Amino acid sequence: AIVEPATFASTSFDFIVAGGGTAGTAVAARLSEIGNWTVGLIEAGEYRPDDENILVPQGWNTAPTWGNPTYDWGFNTVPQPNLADRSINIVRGRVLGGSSALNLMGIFLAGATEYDQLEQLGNEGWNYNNTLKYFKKATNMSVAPEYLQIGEHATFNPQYHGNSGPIHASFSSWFSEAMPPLYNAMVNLGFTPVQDGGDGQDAGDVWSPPLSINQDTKTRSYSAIEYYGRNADRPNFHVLTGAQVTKIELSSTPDNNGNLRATGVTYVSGGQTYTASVSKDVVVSGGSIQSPHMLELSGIGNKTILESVGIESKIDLPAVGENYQDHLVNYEQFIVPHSIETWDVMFNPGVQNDTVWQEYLVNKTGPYTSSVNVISYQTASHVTQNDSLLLDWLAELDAQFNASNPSPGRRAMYNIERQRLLPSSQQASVEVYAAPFHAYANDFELNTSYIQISSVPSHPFSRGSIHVNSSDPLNYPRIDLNAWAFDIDRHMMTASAKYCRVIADTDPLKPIIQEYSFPGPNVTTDTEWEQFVAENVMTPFHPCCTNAMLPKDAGGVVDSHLTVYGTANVRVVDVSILPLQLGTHLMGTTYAIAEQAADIIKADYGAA
Ligand SMILES: Cc1cc2nc3c(=O)[nH]c(=O)nc-3n(C[C@H](O)[C@H](O)[C@H](O)COP(=O)(O)OP(=O)(O)OC[C@H]3O[C@@H](n4cnc5c(N)ncnc54)[C@H](O)[C@@H]3O)c2cc1C
Repeated sequence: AIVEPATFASTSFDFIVAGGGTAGTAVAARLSEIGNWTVGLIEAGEYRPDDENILVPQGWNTAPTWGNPTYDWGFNTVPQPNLADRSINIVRGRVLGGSSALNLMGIFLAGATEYDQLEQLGNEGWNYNNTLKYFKKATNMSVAPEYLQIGEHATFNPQYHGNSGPIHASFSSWFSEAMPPLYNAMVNLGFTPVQDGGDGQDAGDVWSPPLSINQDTKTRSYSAIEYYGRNADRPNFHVLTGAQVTKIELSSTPDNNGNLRATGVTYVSGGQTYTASVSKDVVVSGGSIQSPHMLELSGIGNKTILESVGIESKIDLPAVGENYQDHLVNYEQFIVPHSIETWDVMFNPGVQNDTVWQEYLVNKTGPYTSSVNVISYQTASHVTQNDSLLLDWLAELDAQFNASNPSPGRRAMYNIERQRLLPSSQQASVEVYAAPFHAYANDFELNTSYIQISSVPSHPFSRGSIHVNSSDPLNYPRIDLNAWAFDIDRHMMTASAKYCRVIADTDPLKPIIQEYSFPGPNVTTDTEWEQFVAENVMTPFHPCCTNAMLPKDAGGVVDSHLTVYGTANVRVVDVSILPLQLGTHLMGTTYAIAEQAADIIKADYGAA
């Protein structure tokens, strides 16, 4: 049940999970399956199970939640010199359920090799077979109505999806007529339409992805309602909302193994500070921005950085908050004939929006049931169409990388990422996805239909950092993406941006493109494209890797049981534990991590 802050503080917990997001709510719910374990979950935001702004898929008409402090932390990076000095906005869920409450709902895994590479980096048990097993445990995939299953649209192979997990998955119940021409243009460019893009294959396919949507209600299925809501009556599962964790309390002396023990968690609620005690583990699940921040506020991190802001260092672990990676996405916007209905109707106030909203309320059909429609992955060689240029870029990359004096751990990750770029590689280096609506609010005109084609270089080489900015725990950390520190990331972005224009110029899409809206037709040369991407790329909100799971001497923060080095019982469970960015959207993997973590913890305490 949801409890008051003082009641929570007076409870003796076996486990406290700090951060009730996508992973945190899931792992807490699984731990509470053990009836004699008392489990506490602390979330800064509120529980909003009936909130339409969260529940209604509504394309990407995400304005009600994004940028709204009721739902979104609203982080920004420090100005990025290579991105025209812009601060890049980072949307992050601040409600029970975290980012799963306001994301775009695509739910799938990356190619199988990406998960096997986690194991190759020294993380026993973290491979594709287990990730697929736990993804299936988390999900419950249902068949789309037959009228939606046109060709490979809205089809799947049950082998790769769960059928009884808590998170419902299915498909958009509405496709814009603008999407099939786009899909078929990509097929004409050499993409293979596949029954199920989540089949573990890597590059070369195009498909309509599953969404975390409940096909019966046409509403969002997400961590809070499925993992907490359904289990709210468990007497041993205590949830505190509206409370921000400010510190993990650590023993002052090490145990026999030289590790410090977490004894409790301090949090602030309603301006008051409380501490709750824990006998087994503290599980940190604040997401990739705030999990390293919580560790640093507790004295776990780079001693020099902590002391520079007046935080007492307890465990000198310089890898905390390093290795920060995120995708960058380039959006291109095109005008199509207004006779084609697109999500833009939802942005037209008055009759058009009222009509489609009524359609949703009464029939549960139309654009309000919809989210991302077309996703595809391609090799670097396909997107650049120029292998000798690719080899030049690789030579430049090697020189820059070697000059950066990399550690052996960093080099091991580099070698994995580098081989994806080779002309002979069959692995994905670029994602292209598309949606039927405008991409740039400033350029949007009423009563106009748009499509956007977006590209994402899937494995950035640059590494940023997220560190504590002050000893005040309520201050936001300093977030530096360090975008395009390696030129290859700029090259790949520019090449993939140019490739989106190639798609727009290919039949059968070409005849319905009425205008290159943004960028306009004046952007054609490499220099113009470089300037366009520097001035316009954003992130699709996939921050990761800031508490990497790796051997300690390879730059790890947690071991393969997700225990923070130097502690006996502090674990991290969220996407910050990935060492390498994945070529996918991260929600499916996040649920798999939470499910796998719960089984690891249960086994470690003999409760499996
Ligand atoms: C706008 C958006 C769109 C996206 N679209 C997709 C998509 O379509 N498909 C996909 O696969 N992925 C998508 N993603 C990515 C995916 O949602 C995230 O990678 C994933 O949900 C991250 O889960 P997490 O558990 O690591 O963090 P989160 O879900 O962000 O959870 C962290 C939680 O911790 C809480 N918290 C943090 N600090 C504290 C503290 N000190 N005290 C108490 N609570 C705290 C936060 O409020 C939050 O609830 C999107 C993300 C965003 C933001």
